[in-house]
Amino acid sequence: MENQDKIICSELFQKQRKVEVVLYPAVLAWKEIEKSSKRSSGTSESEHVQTVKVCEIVAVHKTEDEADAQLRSHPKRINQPSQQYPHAFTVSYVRRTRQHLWRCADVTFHCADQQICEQWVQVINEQLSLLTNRPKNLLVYINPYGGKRRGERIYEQKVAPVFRRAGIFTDVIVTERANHARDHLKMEANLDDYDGVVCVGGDGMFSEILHGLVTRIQTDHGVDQNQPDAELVPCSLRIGIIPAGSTDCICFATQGTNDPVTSALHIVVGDSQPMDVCSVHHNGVFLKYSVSLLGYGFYGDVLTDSERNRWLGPARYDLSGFKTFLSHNYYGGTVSFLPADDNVGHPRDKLQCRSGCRICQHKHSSKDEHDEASEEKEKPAEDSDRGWSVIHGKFIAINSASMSCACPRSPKGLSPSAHLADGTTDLILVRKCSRLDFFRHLLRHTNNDDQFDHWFVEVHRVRKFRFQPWHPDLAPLEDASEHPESPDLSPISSLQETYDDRTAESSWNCDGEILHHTAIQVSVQCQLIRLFARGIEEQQDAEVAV
Ligand SMILES: CCCCCCCCCCCCC/C=C/[C@@H](O)[C@H](CO)NC(=O)CCCCCCCCCCCCCCC
Ligand SMILES: Nc1ncnc2c1ncn2[C@@H]1O[C@H](COP(=O)(O)OP(=O)(O)OP(=O)(O)O)[C@@H](O)[C@H]1O
Ligand SMILES: [Ca+2]
Repeated sequence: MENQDKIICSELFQKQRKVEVVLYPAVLAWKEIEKSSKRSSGTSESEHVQTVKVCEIVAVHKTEDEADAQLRSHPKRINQPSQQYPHAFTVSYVRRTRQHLWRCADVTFHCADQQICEQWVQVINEQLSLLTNRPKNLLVYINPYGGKRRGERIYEQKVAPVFRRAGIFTDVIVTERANHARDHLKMEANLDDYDGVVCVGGDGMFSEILHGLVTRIQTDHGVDQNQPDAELVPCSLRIGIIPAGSTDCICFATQGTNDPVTSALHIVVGDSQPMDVCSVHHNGVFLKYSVSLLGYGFYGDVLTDSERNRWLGPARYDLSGFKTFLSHNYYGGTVSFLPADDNVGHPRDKLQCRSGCRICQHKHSSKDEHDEASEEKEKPAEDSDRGWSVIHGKFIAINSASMSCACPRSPKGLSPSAHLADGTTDLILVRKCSRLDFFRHLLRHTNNDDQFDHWFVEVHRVRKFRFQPWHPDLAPLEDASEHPESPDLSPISSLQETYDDRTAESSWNCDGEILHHTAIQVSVQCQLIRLFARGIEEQQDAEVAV
């Protein structure tokens, strides 16, 4: 074994082939140097170098007694290379397969000398111990009733083995009721014992973890969540999501796939993805946090209806989506919003948020916002509305997407160019239109066409917004801002007969939960939390230059 300038190099055996294995400061590389007689092609060295970044090594361990075991089962194979090289170590590492899927792969190297074998294990472990962003202790919450009720099985069969291999200690809590995880985090859990919290479930379960953690941190720091302008304290613990729900849009939009093993590996390598959180208030009283969709009208009605059919599992959303589509309700109200600065782009600029996103890396200082907020308070009432835009109208849907909300139903999401951590949310207003038009709009969530390219849809990137449903007595008689040539091509007009658009109210779908108030104020808290994720990777970088 050579050890010059921290580069370690040995000739070892892998699958009966002689390989040169090199450990650079951040990369493990190996290449075949002599082909076995069966596969001889006349060359003495293969050019194919395999590489693994050290930060993507899950673990290394001595492969105990492998040679002894082989000897016992195949005594005649005594002359095979693995018998000549009886000591071995196995490196487990992240291998990218298709479509953002990660798998844990193993490579075993054999050698003649026990000391060399042990040295290899030691030096790789030394390099791994320098990776301080890796979690060692995790608190895991499993919702046994999320999605298709497979949470416990998914964790035991697919996730726990990866954590064990990486030497991560876990405390596992299988929830016994709704809000069990939230309340435990809020009041009981000793957060100092952990480097992160893992959520096994869907978006609703994630919402529990989010509320438990954020509320706990604010309480510990004496921050009053009821103050809409309070500067919230970011959470130092990262959250990992093992998808086991119905939509799992937070997992999909931050990893590009809903796969438990991929999630487990992002946790093991200690990824960190900051994320915006919207705080929702009603008349100065805190209601909820949201990280994905705040939807009034269509998505509020879909959720309300789907709650009655929970037993159907994930299919409940399709049934309720279909029913809500047929009802074709629209709702009057006033939306006011504070547009975002120009440096965060526009919802239609087609610049998608990807791993290492430049727009999200730009420091959107919460301090500036705070100072601005306190200045705002001192200004006269009419001045505090400066910069705000106001829109009155009848809407089929009002959606605020703080991230793309990509999910298997809509792989590009509700707002394909929304950013995970830019301090803004994309406010999508879908005005009253015909069923056929709304159908076209929905359909575009599933293909490459621009779902915002309709006369009845507008989209704004905003830092704050408010919604006020029309009070029956105060509702304007005509909606002046509506498109002048907007024929309602609705073929099912009888369904509308009992529907009074001047009194009707929908409800807000807040990350899959119903809000009990319709008049709300929403403010984006830039990068309030961090996930064990890295955003969607642009391309699969299988090979690393060394
Ligand atoms: C023609 C096909 C059009 C398909 C259009 C699909 C658009 C789907 C957009 C999905 C956006 C999900 C946003 C994520 C929200 C989560 O925080 C939340 C909690 O998990 N999930 C839902 O509220 C669950 C929301 C689930 C919504 C499902 C809506 C299904 C609509 C079906 C309309 C059928 C029309 C058929 C007409 C013949
Ligand atoms: N032990 C439990 N019993 C009943 N409900 C629970 C339990 N643990 C958690 N819950 C609640 O179950 C609800 C749904 O869970 P989850 O989000 O995991 O699945 P889902 O609704 O199928 O998926 P999605 O939110 O992705 O659509 C959550 O709101 C959560 O509060
Ligand atoms: Ca955002």
